[in-house]
Amino acid sequence: MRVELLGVEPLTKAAFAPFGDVIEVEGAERRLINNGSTERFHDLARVEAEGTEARVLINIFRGQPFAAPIDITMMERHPFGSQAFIPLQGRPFLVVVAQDAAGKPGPLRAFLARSDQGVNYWRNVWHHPLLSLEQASDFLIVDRAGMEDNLEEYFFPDFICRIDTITDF
Ligand SMILES: NC(=O)N[C@@H](O)C(=O)O
Ligand code: NI
Repeated sequence: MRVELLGVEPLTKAAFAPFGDVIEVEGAERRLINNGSTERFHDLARVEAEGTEARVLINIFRGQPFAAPIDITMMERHPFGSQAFIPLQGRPFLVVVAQDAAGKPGPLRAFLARSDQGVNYWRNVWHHPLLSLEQASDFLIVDRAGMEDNLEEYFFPDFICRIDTITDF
């Protein structure tokens, strides 16, 4: 089995732009509401919910922690909806994504999401299932429900991508 090393980049809107939204206060449009008592950071992510009887779903995922070295052996995507992950306990997490290459994941990219960042994968964007770090962590998930099966998985046939180190940028 071939092992390809995968480096980890800091999560920024610009770097993540081909894959979805970075949910963070930094750089957001800020509106003062509620008679000035509340700041609204406006329109942070594009939520997509397509298909029959489609609706937006909110879940909480409690992810068990991963520690380096982390072997990425598969990727998945959701053809009918976006999927957002917002950390509820202020811990960083790993995000692994890829653009599509003729129906399979292209080259992988890994990002370290800070504790004050969430991500929203757009519909049909290849990503790895939740990769919590340090300890079991809860995430608010904004997902899609509907009649169609919304999960497509791809298991690498003859290689793995290994994340050897997760540096804190
Ligand atoms: N299967 C499921 O609901 N979770 C994955 O989609 C994931 O991205 O973690
Ligand atoms: Ni997913």
